[in-house]
Amino acid sequence: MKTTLDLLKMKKETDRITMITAYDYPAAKQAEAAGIDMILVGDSLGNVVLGYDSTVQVKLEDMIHHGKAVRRGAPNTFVVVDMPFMSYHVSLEESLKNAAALFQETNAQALKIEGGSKENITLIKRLQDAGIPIVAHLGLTPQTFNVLGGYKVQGRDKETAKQLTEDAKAVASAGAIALVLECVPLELAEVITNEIDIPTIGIGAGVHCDGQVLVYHDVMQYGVDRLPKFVKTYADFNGAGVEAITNYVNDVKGGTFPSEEYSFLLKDRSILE
Ligand SMILES: Nc1nc(=O)c2c([nH]1)NC[C@@H]1CN(c3ccc(C(=O)N[C@@H](CCC(=O)O)C(=O)O)cc3)CN21
Ligand SMILES: CC(C)C(=O)C(=O)O
Ligand SMILES: [Mg+2]
Repeated sequence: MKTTLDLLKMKKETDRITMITAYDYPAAKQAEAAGIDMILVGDSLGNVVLGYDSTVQVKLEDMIHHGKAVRRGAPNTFVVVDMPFMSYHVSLEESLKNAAALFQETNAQALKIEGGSKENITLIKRLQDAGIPIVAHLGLTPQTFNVLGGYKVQGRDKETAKQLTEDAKAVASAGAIALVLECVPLELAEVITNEIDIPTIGIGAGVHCDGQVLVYHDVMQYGVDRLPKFVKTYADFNGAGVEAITNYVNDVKGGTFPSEEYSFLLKDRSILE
């Protein structure tokens, strides 16, 4: 399993960090078998697994439930779990309590929080002190899409680019172990990557980040129908799944499944007489 120190070393040596989301046991097993560096139990769980239209509906108990399944599937991979919407905004006490529950129950290596507010900086320090490593997440922060006005690229003008760079420095100084940069122009992501000592992990943030993360269901084309521009797909689970189920349905309707091969036969038929 990678450690926080390994991740820092990878940044220094430009050995790119690989991360994919997973929300359940089988996907976690696949990611570990593929030798991925890090798994993110993202709150995108809400969109891609639970069918919500945003991450805002995801609860702490959902993250715990799915985080535990991922841990069981990938016992030897660095696992990061998202703190869900409003689980770290009510008060410092409440945030610490929720972080402790999520970290202990899932046995993760780190938790992730969105945004670079003063409160988040304090929280990162407190959790780091307590022994909970934090991955920060800046740029497009989906939990605040209602405030941002949608899923838009962030840091396109001088002021927002400067703010983003300052926030990145602030979370790094506070002790964040890595920084996810989402939907940021690649030139800005490059500047930020060069200006901080912790690894940047990009999603829609270009090739100059120290690592990349994508959503499992986007990579696999699994259940999702509209993909953001930054997604490259590597499989077609939608097509494969529909084809497989169609063939199964046809076999059942046609009486060709289950054939004897898939059935249990009595050794002695006469017992039925
Ligand atoms: N399936 C999935 N993949 C994700 O990457 C993802 C989720 N769900 N849910 C939570 C957030 C939301 N994300 C999103 C969703 C949409 C865009 C999007 O449509 N972006 C536009 C860019 C618009 C602009 O130019 O400002 C695009 O065309 O890609 C981006 C990130 C990323 N996260
Ligand atoms: C898109 C990634 C970075 C994320 O936070 C998630 O999947 O929830
Ligand atoms: Mg997330």
